[in-house]
Amino acid sequence: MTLSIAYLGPVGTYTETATLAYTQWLQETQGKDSILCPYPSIAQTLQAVATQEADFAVVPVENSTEGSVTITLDTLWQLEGLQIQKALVLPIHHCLLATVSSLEEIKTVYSHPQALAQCQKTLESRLPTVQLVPTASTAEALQSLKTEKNSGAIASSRASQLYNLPILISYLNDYPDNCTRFWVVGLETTTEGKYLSLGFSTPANEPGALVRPLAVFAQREINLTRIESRPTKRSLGEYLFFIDIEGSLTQSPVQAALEELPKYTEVLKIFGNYDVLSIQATGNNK
Ligand SMILES: O=C(O)C(=O)C[C@]1(C(=O)O)C=C[C@@H](O)C=C1
Repeated sequence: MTLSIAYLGPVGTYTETATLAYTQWLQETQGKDSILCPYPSIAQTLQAVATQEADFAVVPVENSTEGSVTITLDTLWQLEGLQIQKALVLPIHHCLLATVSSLEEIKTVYSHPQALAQCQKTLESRLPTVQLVPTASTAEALQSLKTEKNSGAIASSRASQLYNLPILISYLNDYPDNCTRFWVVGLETTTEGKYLSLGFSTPANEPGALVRPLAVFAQREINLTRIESRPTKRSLGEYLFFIDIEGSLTQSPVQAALEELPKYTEVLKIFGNYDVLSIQATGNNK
């Protein structure tokens, strides 16, 4: 059976690079074939899995420079039954693609808001007067860039090859170790792996409301690797908390912590137990 994998398209996005690495891993370790299915938004890729239109979705979660990809967290919370199967870490190396020959000719730069933010300082110093235009992905504007005068786009060197667009600046990110973590999401419950992700709301906005659920892990020496808050969208000042811990559902301290946690949470969602696959930055992966 060929697996279908939803990702943020069109071809040439960083998510596609991460997805290709995952399909290669699936082929090498499990002998499974897969096809890639591009979607216009992150929310739609996750919905495709929830409605069983696709077997898996690959979605960006967090960038080392810019932090969380909030639409991923919000959609994961809203949809039922989604489970993280694996995390992928991809080095992100942005380039400025343009058909013009000098920086002075560029008036507009297109890219995904995450990419624009990851290059903010460099853009301010090298292209201080350009208009920055957000797009749905780093590859969205590339087809029209060929005919549009005075424009550039921030995308990968792989995208430059795919769309046959010259690279005007080959290194644009503000920080050299810029990388993005992606999650592979499916419907199968995952109970093994080095990391466990979960989300919860608290029953009341009162002293200790967050400390109590966190103490459940601290008391058992379970390490927390990340915490993120998002608005519940019900009222101002009310939050959901997303946490990642180091631990597997097969370990008894983790099982005991998860048994105790509902005492201190309102809604609790376990998003899955998974390992991390680090993707090497090769010429094509950049
Ligand atoms: O637009 C793309 O190329 C994407 O794959 C999305 C995305 C993101 O949302 O974080 C992925 C990796 C980079 O951080 C920049 C953009």
